[in-house]
Amino acid sequence: MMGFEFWMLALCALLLLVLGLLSFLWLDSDLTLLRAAWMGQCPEQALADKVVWITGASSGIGEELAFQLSKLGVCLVLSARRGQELERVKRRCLENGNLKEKDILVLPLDLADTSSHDIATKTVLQEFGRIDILVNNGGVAHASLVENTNMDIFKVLIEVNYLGTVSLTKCVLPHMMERNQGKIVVMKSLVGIVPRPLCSGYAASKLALRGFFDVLRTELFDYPGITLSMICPGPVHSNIFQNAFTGDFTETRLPKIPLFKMETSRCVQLILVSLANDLEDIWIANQPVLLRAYVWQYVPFRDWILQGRYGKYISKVLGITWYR
Ligand SMILES: NC(=O)c1ccc[n+]([C@@H]2O[C@H](COP(=O)([O-])OP(=O)(O)OC[C@H]3O[C@@H](n4cnc5c(N)ncnc54)[C@H](O)[C@@H]3O)[C@@H](O)[C@H]2O)c1
Repeated sequence: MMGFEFWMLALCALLLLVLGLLSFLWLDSDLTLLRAAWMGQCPEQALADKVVWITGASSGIGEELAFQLSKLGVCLVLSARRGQELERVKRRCLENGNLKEKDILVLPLDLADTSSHDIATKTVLQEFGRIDILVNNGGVAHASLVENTNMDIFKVLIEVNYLGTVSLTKCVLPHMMERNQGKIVVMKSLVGIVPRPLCSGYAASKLALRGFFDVLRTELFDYPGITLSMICPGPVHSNIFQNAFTGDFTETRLPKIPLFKMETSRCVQLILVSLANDLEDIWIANQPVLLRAYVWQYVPFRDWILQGRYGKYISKVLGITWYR
């Protein structure tokens, strides 16, 4: 009888484990974010009336962020290099959102031109009197093997993705410290956590952001009203792959790697939940990219496992290893 009970218990435990694993395969974000989406503050309440400055607002995730935020009654500052594209995004926000003309400021800005960031910050403060949320979203990528990548590409990636973000944050930070209030959002990437071929310079620029903002968080200990949110998306539908640099700024070959891209609107919904709930570090990705990130982060001896016979097959399916 004891034997029967034991086996029934074991079977139930196994079933629960399998169910747990199967339900994990449905997840498209980390568990903290899912919990916040389920039980936390909703963006409509937490973000209404905020002044939100978005860089890289002319396409992709930044554009969708502006669009979804415009429905929440925030004031928007839209920045990127192309003024015309920003005007288009502004019109889209006005047509479908709850905002008026005066609620949206189009502010062209080049992240690589750090000398312009101070004056841009003053312009925003003159217009709205405050900056509640800075979304450091603007960025560029490349798609080329290290051996084929010109040093100038590595420099541009660091200048735009890393130094541009650091510079703008440094300009906005004193204002937030004065009020002991504000949110700084940084768009990192899962590529900065799980290595993927063809994006060495991009991954390095995102990892540099991680180091910088992790330290900044410790320095803001006396300013509990200022929060930092690190967003790590996996592949998302946007123009980033079309705009990606190639090794020498000329080739146009795109990588043939399965990407399992997420819809931009879903990614932005999750980003808004993380903003509403002040989540510090979140992962957003479709499967199997999310699973791959968990394996990479938490499974010991992962290199050894993934380089075994079956590991090679799995890593090929998951796009971890580059096969020429
Ligand atoms: N799409 C993805 O798969 C993905 C995954 C992880 C992280 N990200 C990150 O999300 C952010 C947004 O990218 P996206 O996917 O929407 O791509 P995207 O190419 O559609 O948008 C990038 C935005 O950054 C702007 N930008 C580029 N260089 C700039 C510069 N020098 N100065 C100012 N603005 C500049 C572009 O004009 C555009 O508005 C980036 O930081 C990117 O690294 C994207």
